[in-house]
Amino acid sequence: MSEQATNGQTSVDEEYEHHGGFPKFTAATPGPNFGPFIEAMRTLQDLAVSIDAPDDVLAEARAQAEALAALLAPYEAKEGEATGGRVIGLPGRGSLLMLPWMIEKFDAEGVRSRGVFRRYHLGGNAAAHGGVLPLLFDDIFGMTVHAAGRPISRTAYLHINYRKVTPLNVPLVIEGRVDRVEGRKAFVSARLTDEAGTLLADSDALMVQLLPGQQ
Ligand SMILES: CCCCCCCC/C=C\CCCCCCCC(=O)SCCNC(=O)CCNC(=O)[C@H](O)C(C)(C)COP(=O)(O)OP(=O)(O)OC[C@H]1O[C@@H](n2cnc3c(N)ncnc32)[C@H](O)[C@@H]1OP(=O)(O)O
Repeated sequence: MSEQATNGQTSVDEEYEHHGGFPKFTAATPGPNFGPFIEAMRTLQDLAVSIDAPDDVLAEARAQAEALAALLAPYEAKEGEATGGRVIGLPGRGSLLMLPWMIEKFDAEGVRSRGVFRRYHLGGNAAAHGGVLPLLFDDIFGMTVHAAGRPISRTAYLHINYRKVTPLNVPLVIEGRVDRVEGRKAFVSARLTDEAGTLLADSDALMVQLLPGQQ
């Protein structure tokens, strides 16, 4: 986290400490099995939404899933301490909730990320579910204000234009930036394109810096 002063009085670290108990996020460096474990979990998610399996296979899958949950349950950690979401070098920063995309650029000028929507993200007729795109945009906006050195902010609104059907399993690119700042308000925008530059969706959002005590 940057120590850079944001308004001449308060550092970003101080903002984190005083705003609603947000944990201070630092990068995690898990062992070599964490990335492959998350990828295996993503494959399971793809299969869980796409299989048509007989019940005896489901009984075995259920037993194995319950055994896996029992293995992992003792290691549950609180927000800011769990590994997922804090591994910059992994798709989706190692969080299963996030799209499995890789950050390519992360600075005050903006954030760029690249990846695919998978079977798990299917909406209808081979296209990504319309509800998954706001997750991608909201995450890029969170990273964009973070990379711009802004204090912890929350999304006040997020507007999306769905310009073209977003395909599964095709490499796509999203780029976000801060357009302008008015006090606590950062107006941000982002574009989702394919690798040829065809616009699939664009979004603009308002990220409001939290006041002391706000959650
Ligand atoms: C080193 C490795 C570590 C790895 C990590 C690296 C990357 C880290 C990345 C990320 C870090 C995590 C960051 C998380 C971020 C996630 C973002 C989200 O998804 S947040 C969840 C969804 N959003 C909510 O739940 C908000 C719910 N709403 C609220 O809490 C409030 O409404 C809030 C705070 C947004 C504003 O409320 P008020 O009471 O503080 O302030 P008021 O006066 O209402 O608004 C302030 C200004 O904004 C305008 N405003 C507010 N809402 C507006 C709206 N919907 N439309 C237009 N203007 C609005 C108002 O008109 C006002 O403007 P005027 O100052 O008068 O000019």
